[in-house]
Amino acid sequence: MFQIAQHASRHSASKLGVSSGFTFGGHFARSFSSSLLKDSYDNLLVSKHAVSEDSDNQVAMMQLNRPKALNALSDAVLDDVLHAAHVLDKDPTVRCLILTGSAKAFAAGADISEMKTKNFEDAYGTDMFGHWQELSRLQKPLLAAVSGFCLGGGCEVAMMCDMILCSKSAKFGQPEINLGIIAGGGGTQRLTRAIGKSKSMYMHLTGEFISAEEAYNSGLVAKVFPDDELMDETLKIAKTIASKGVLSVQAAKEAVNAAEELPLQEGLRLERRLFHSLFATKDQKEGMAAFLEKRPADFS
Ligand SMILES: C/C=C/C(=O)SCCNC(=O)CCNC(=O)[C@H](O)C(C)(C)COP(=O)(O)OP(=O)(O)OC[C@H]1O[C@@H](n2cnc3c(N)ncnc32)[C@H](O)[C@@H]1OP(=O)(O)O
Repeated sequence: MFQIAQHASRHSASKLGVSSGFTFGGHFARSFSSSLLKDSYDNLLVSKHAVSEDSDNQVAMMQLNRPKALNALSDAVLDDVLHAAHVLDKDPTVRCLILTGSAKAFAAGADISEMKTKNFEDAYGTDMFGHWQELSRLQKPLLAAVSGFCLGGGCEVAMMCDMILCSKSAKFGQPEINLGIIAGGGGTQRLTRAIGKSKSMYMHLTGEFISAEEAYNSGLVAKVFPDDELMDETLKIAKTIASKGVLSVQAAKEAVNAAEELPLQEGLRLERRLFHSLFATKDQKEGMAAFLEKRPADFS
């Protein structure tokens, strides 16, 4: 299931260099636009998958690859994820991104060995983990494919994605309370919006995990698949999204994500303005013509 390289298209063979001079140490508003994918990352496997035989459009897959520590999210892991995500988000051939882990763990949280010796000055003074939020600000859709443990910062990173798909073995939790801390990557806010106050409070205060089934019933995940089907099904969903109009996908993502932040009237206004703006696109003409001519749409 997790032999992702097997799915890789002809595109993944192209080796791309990385521009020099970049460091990724934890600050907002860095420019990644001129950067290219690295040939390889220490903690991440990146592959690209053609949407169809006759299309140049691709889905990009990022697989966390720190198996000895159950993909614990060290600074180096996050630097790799954010670097690759920013580059892929700017790549015009990439239409949808997937973030996944291993069969045993999506990610078991922030790296406890790195945090252990930090003091208040280190944490507050550097706005520790503030830069993780960049993952929630990509323009293209980002799907989390979760198997096994999805805990603490792992659960928070999954919730930064636009939707979570998981296998039956997935376990979600915010166990930071067991370490004498609380969630710091968005868990108290995003989990509460996703599953409601009472269940979120239960998870944050007891540190107990919930199963894939509970996560699905609570609205945290969009779909649950048998373990050996998760990656194929996730790719199918990503390819479906990748075959839609790029601007309408971007607008839908922006509008839905705004629902978590805006008061209703402002959200409705934003949705309407985005809806209006799509009437300036070729894809609106093509989509409606294709419907009326009873043929599949060919989005640009
Ligand atoms: C803002 C965000 C804050 C946070 O995220 S705080 C962290 C929240 N997460 C947690 O508290 C979960 C910590 N991990 C665990 O509780 C357990 O692991 C599991 C239940 C996930 C799995 O248990 P088992 O199957 O028995 O595996 P194992 O032997 O505990 O782990 C294998 C190796 O992985 C390392 N590891 C696991 N999670 C982390 C982590 N979060 N940070 C650093 N290392 C981790 C272990 O230490 C060990 O390593 P070795 O083989 O060298 O002993």
